[in-house]
Amino acid sequence: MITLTGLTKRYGRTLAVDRLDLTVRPGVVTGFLGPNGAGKSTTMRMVVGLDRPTAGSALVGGRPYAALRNPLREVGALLDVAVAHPGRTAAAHLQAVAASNRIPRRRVGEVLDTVGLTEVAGRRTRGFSLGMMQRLGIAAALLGDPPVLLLDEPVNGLDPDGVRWIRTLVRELAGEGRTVLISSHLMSEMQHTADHLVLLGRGRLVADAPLDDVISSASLSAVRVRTPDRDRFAPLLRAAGWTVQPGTPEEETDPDELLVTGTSPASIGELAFRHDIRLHELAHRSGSLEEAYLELTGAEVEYRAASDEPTTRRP
Ligand SMILES: Nc1ncnc2c1ncn2[C@@H]1O[C@H](COP(=O)(O)OP(=O)(O)OP(=O)(O)O)[C@@H](O)[C@H]1O
Repeated sequence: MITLTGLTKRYGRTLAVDRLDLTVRPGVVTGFLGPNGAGKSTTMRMVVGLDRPTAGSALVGGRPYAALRNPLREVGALLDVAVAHPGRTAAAHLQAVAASNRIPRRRVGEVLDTVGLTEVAGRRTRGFSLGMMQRLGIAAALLGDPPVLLLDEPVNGLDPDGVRWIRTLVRELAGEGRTVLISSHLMSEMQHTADHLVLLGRGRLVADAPLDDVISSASLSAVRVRTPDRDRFAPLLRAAGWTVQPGTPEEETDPDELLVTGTSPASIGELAFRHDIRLHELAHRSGSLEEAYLELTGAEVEYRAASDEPTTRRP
């Protein structure tokens, strides 16, 4: 369990994390989402003692990181990919981490196996791909068999197989009763991975709820309409008091498509019938996590763009 109470981090004039109250529970995968610069990495770094809170506290299993006797056995973290010395082999890197944390050597073989790196254990990490480095980082996080895991953007740069692998792994780890906090920008991926979501915006908590609740709480459902009479139909739909948009981004190429919110397929069908509009498709479309996320954090993203603050951070 991770418990954050009034957790705050200020870097000069930037309030990176703003009075965060949060409990991350065991047995479920908690997705940690938020726009660039929302404060996800800073929060994770404070949990593992890499950053000191300006105010408030971050506890792992009820204690601050600095008070943990065997930190790696209490919490494992993947925060930075390139931590292994390029001249060391994967096995040597893990052996060094194990030795300095009084973790038995046999764990090295076990975690290499878990992350699928056994065959390349004797290779220097210099030649490792990003995906292999991610796996090695996760192996290091798992070395102490910790009940709490923090993974910052673990699917970054991974191919679809790697993404699927991470998804399966974190679900297994949570299934074993561990606390798993995983940050990502890939909403669609989180929709398949997380049970619970924590959304941050400008360092503040925007949502802390089960995945299904987050999706259904935002007013997302829409009706997809395909009609060759789009230009005639769109004003009629608007005149009826409904919101009309072009199709969803991936479908924008379809010039016949409209997305209508605030009504039902039946009402749209009736309206079309009354005005001699030809319909080629009329379908209810439930919301996605991506849309819920944008709706909940939209204001935060717009604020950043309007204020022209840099959205990049330390290298
Ligand atoms: N070491 C630092 N010094 C100064 N400012 C920092 C530092 N680390 C983070 N920040 C700032 O704190 C804010 C939160 O950054 P953080 O990296 O925690 O966000 P994030 O949600 O992890 O973003 P991303 O998704 O881009 O990784 C940003 O405004 C960032 O510029």
